[in-house]
Amino acid sequence: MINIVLFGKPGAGKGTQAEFLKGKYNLTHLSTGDIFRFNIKNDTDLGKLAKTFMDKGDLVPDEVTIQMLQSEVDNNPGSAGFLFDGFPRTIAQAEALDAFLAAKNQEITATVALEADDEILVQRLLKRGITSGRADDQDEEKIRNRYQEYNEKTAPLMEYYNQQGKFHSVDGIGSITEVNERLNFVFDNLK
Ligand SMILES: Nc1ncnc2c1ncn2[C@@H]1O[C@H](COP(=O)(O)OP(=O)(O)O)[C@@H](O)[C@H]1O
Repeated sequence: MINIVLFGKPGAGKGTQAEFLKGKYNLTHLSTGDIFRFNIKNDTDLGKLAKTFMDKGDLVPDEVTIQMLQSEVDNNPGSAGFLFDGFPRTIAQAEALDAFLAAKNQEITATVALEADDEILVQRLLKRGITSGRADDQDEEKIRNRYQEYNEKTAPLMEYYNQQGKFHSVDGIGSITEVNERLNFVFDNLK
């Protein structure tokens, strides 16, 4: 069983690459952003709460996010492994995930980051905003706030996983196929 954290800044291409990786490596793809958006669409209590944070480009509070993620994992008992996309995004989330997996005699196998420059990504997100309908992709100020959240709260996770000897990164700039080949290479060489 392998459990992978797909890591990267907003717009780095995690969702796009996850679509290829989940099939090739038989992983259950859990995207916290997608799960929140599903809840918003269905107007659930969780969706209403998450929306107040997401619309501003702020992170949803840890307590809410961790609980949601854990129930998604529990809802997939037959899974051959998970591909976590957009989670963890804080040290508290990473610690909760490690503890939660350890209680199931499992662990994170590796964290794989898609690297790209902020300026390229901001432009990508603004372009995505034209077609995606995502409120958080349409306003440059909200986008910049997401990068600030990333730099303050999420970037320290690189060191967290590095200390565990689990951090890998690939260049996220290039065609979808090129980036996919780089990721496959890392996945194929995991012990
Ligand atoms: N692990 C998380 N912790 C807190 N908030 C989250 C988490 N995952 C997603 N969110 C919320 O959902 C928003 C969209 O996330 P996501 O779909 O991963 O898009 P992106 O990577 O482009 O920002 C985030 O800006 C945040 O508000």
